[in-house]
Amino acid sequence: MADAASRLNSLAEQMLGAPLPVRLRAWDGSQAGPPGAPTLVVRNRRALRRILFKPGELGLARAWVAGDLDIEGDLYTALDGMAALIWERGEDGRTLRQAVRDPAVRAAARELVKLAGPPIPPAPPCEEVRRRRHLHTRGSDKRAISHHYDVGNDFYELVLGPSMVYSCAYWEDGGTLESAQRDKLELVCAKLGLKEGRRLLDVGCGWGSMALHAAREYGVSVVGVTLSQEQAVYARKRVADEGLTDRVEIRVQDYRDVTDGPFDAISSIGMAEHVGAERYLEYASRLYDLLTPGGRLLNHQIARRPQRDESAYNVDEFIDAYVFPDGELAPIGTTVTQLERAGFEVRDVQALREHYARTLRQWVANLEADWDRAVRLTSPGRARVWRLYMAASALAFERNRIGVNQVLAVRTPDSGASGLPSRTRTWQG
Ligand SMILES: C[S@@+](CC[C@H](N)C(=O)[O-])C[C@H]1O[C@@H](n2cnc3c(N)ncnc32)[C@H](O)[C@@H]1O
Repeated sequence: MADAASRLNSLAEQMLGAPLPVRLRAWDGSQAGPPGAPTLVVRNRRALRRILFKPGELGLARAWVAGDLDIEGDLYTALDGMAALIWERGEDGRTLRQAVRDPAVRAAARELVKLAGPPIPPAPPCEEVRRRRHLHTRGSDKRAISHHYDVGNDFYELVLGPSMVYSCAYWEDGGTLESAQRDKLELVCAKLGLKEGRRLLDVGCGWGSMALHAAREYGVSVVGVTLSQEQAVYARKRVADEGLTDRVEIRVQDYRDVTDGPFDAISSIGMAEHVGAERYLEYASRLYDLLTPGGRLLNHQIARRPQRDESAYNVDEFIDAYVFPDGELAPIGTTVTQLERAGFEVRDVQALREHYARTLRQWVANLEADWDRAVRLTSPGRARVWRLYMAASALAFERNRIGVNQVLAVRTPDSGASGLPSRTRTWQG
């Protein structure tokens, strides 16, 4: 009789309607599949049950997080090959969900599960968030943010490096992650036309990098708001260390509770993904109201592609359960429309998709280079979640499934004088 890996390989081929692009290693050490390809390791019966009976994204993610399923070799090649097979129809025209309902497939799957031995103890709990719908109240947003950001500043230092910027960098030719993050902050400051003595609000200030850069390099006064206590403590220390306490104030505050406008400029970098479709107009309107006439907003945000049938859009189950419990992506056209509806004049949209892919690959490399410490600083499950989500996101940017854009918008006064230069080479008004 064929060994476990060969049986699993032919069953997977039957389910997917195409050969597996990865090698397989089963719980008993047997191997099958293309030599030299990355190896999908199926460690036990629990992983097998998830693959065979509930092959959706969440089932696979649970097996991955618990360590029952692993990938050895190049993670990107493996994910890229498998994603295409899992989400697209096989050569026989069936989806994976249709294939697993096939009685012949189910019978073969049951045989294989018996072969994998008796049940093993349940996997350790792995910090999965369940909720019914995106509420985006102040309380639910704070809990969601805490789930993602309050996992230890040391862990984020290891992944993000000394810049502590958690958004897409701007890569000129060559350059390091550090210099690319600095160039991104510089690009934002230039677009906002910052000048000494002006007032900047940085919503979603993270660990304070933008606030520090703007205050240090442009002499502006900055208010930075975040929902994460750990981020605020860290950012305040950086501000004090640089002697900038007279110019930078970091608050643990929801952007909806900022009332001490007006500001000359607002930056929102990697924050609007947390706002949610239902609240987006409210978000845009609040920022509009906080700006002085002629004030500028730079909104830097991940976008998804629009669907032919928007009602069929599903949030990404894995990201939703493990990574960003309340994140919601919108197409760029929707964002621009909502900003316009709030009263803004949208002046410029810059797509930075490839820049985010490169940034994410660098974060994954940082994580992999110091893996054991990353596991110690968080937990094996969380380190595995971060590695998978960042690698899968890099691929999604590379394959143009998602994008990221900087939108420059102005609260143009009734006179129509936007204050922007007619040529945008310098961005200064
Ligand atoms: C991906 S991080 C980006 C941090 C920073 N802008 C950067 O580029 O490094 C998102 C930030 O948005 C903040 N955030 C999310 N929802 C918020 C809200 N409702 N009010 C204030 N900050 C919020 C989070 O606390 C976090 O600091």
